[in-house]
Amino acid sequence: MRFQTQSLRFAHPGQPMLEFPDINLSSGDSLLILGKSGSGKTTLLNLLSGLLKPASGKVVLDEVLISELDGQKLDLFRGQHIGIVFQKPHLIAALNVKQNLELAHFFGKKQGQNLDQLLKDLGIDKKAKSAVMTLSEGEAQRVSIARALANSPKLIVADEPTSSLDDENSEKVITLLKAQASKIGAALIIVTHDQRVKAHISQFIEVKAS
Ligand SMILES: Nc1ncnc2c1ncn2[C@@H]1O[C@H](COP(=O)(O)OP(=O)(O)OP(=O)(O)O)[C@@H](O)[C@H]1O
Repeated sequence: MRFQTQSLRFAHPGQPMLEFPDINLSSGDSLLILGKSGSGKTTLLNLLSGLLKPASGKVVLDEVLISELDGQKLDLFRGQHIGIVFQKPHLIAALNVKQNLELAHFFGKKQGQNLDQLLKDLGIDKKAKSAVMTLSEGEAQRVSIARALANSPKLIVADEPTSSLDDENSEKVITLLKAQASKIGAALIIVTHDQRVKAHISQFIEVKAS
């Protein structure tokens, strides 16, 4: 697996042009994206996962130019190969824990990981049939990680995944993310301000507003 970006630039409407350092990762690599508030870290994650199109530059995952995919092709590619963990879990309240993960399989049109094993690995197997509203914040974040991993993606991107968690849960979440990324041979990219996360991953890039 090879994930690369080249000379990415992007401007939000009416905002100055943001320019991003290049990324070059292989299977099992982990990378932090650091930078001040407003520097463009979330924007970069959105470019990496194809949620935004760059003004110029390229995003390439195993020879597929993500930055040039559109519509259904892009949705399917993302569903199959990119796992996204947001700051807040964004689970579907009408579905239980396991059904939330089954939805990822459905959208990825792919068999993916065994969900019972995945829930076990993340320590939430006892909650498989629970309504998501009854989960603690740490549990909900672990479910959102399980959802991101359900299709064994090649790339996992996480935006401040530990910012609302206490030390114990933060430790759990970062350890699980690293262990799971390594188990499925994915590259892991995390945007964070969190010192507790920085202690686990040494490779980083810094985003700076020009
Ligand atoms: N939809 C938008 N429309 C216009 N400007 C935007 C939009 N989204 C972000 N911006 C601006 O783009 C810049 C980069 O925002 P971004 O959210 O990527 O920064 P960030 O580094 O993730 O910040 P934080 O650490 O505070 O989350 C900021 O100046 C922000 O105000």
